[in-house]
Amino acid sequence: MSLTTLDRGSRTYVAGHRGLVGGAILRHLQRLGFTDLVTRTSSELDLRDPVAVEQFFAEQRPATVVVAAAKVGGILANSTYPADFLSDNLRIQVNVMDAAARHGATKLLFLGSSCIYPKFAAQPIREDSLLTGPLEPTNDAYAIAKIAGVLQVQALRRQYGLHYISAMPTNLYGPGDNFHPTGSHVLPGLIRRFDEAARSGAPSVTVWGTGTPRREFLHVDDLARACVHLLEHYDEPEPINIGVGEDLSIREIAELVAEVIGFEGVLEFDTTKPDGTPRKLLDVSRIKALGWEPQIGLREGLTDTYRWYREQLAAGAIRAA
Ligand SMILES: NC(=O)C1=CN([C@@H]2O[C@H](COP(=O)(O)OP(=O)(O)OC[C@H]3O[C@@H](n4cnc5c(N)ncnc54)[C@H](OP(=O)(O)O)[C@@H]3O)[C@@H](O)[C@H]2O)C=CC1
Ligand SMILES: C[C@H]1O[C@H](OP(=O)(O)OP(=O)(O)OC[C@H]2O[C@@H](n3cnc4c(=O)[nH]c(N)nc43)[C@H](O)[C@@H]2O)[C@@H](O)[C@@H](O)C1=O
Repeated sequence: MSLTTLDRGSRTYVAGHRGLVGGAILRHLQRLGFTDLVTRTSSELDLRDPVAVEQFFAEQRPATVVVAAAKVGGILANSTYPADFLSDNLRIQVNVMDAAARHGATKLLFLGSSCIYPKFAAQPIREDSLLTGPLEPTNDAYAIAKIAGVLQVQALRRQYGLHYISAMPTNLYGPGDNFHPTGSHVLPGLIRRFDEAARSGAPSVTVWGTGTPRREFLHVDDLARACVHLLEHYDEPEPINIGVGEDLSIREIAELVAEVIGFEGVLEFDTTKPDGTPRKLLDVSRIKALGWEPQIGLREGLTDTYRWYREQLAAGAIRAA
């Protein structure tokens, strides 16, 4: 099982360090004692620009790269802007991974998403169900870009013998998330809406869709530990799933958010909004066999995320992009 421990002094580039995932990975690397961490915001370095990316890698030459920069959004953003989700993500991935390979990065982790698997994949979803059936239409453009990223990792390994890997996390949440009212994922969207309703005394909150789809949620700090664990213990071409192995319905998750926030009104379901894929519970037996386990329970993680949200709101620093 044991591979190489990452050298805490080697240069490590976290692409997307201001985002939910990149931020958590950066915090975890800092906690572990990494001393040469490199970051750039998108305004300092637009990863869609191949010339700028080439120059950055030629100058910085990171030994390890984490690709957590991407155009990301919830079900509505994905279905409204498929051209942007396809094009931006393809360009970011190709630029970063090709430049990393050209300039001596020996390790790289590419982050995909559980939406790469077929809409009706057998549950829990095993890694080998990739490309065995049609995709969910609300996020097919994003999924195709991510599938291309998985193939790029495999091709770079095959052609150049590089130790590059890809991981497919389930739906994530936690401090640092995007709380945009319509562009975000379900948990930050509901936290925002239930909080506003609880504070204004509104009698009801609207939840998108029918409430019947099922989703699995992983706290981003658990994800960050998984990512470093994989960089140190996993070196295979196949993508590897990261999740908790349990899911719940959107109605159940909405009820839990209401409880954590203290909202006592009624839930209404807006069935004009898309449900998306009916279920995407990941099979996480492979990562568990490598010695990683999630540690943060959903209620505890939501309570902690809500506390963080209120602090950010009070400081006028909530991210809703
Ligand atoms: N959130 C989730 O539920 C899940 C996320 N993932 C994957 O994790 C990864 C990160 O997602 P997440 O952290 O949620 O996303 P966020 O939107 O929170 O963060 C994405 C980051 O990418 C950076 N970025 C976007 N476009 C560019 C660009 N053109 N040039 C440079 N940087 C750019 C942004 O940088 P800046 O802030 O500087 O603008 C931003 O901080 C993605 O690959 C996603 O597919 C996988 C499964 C679930
Ligand atoms: C991570 C993943 O994220 C996306 O896929 P998704 O899992 O469908 O994500 P979602 O979090 O947006 O929705 C989950 C479910 O929840 C329901 N829902 C209820 N109320 C709200 C709500 O207020 N906001 C949102 N966004 N959804 C809501 C919603 O109708 C749906 O049934 C893709 O980007 C995909 O590409 C991807 O990788």
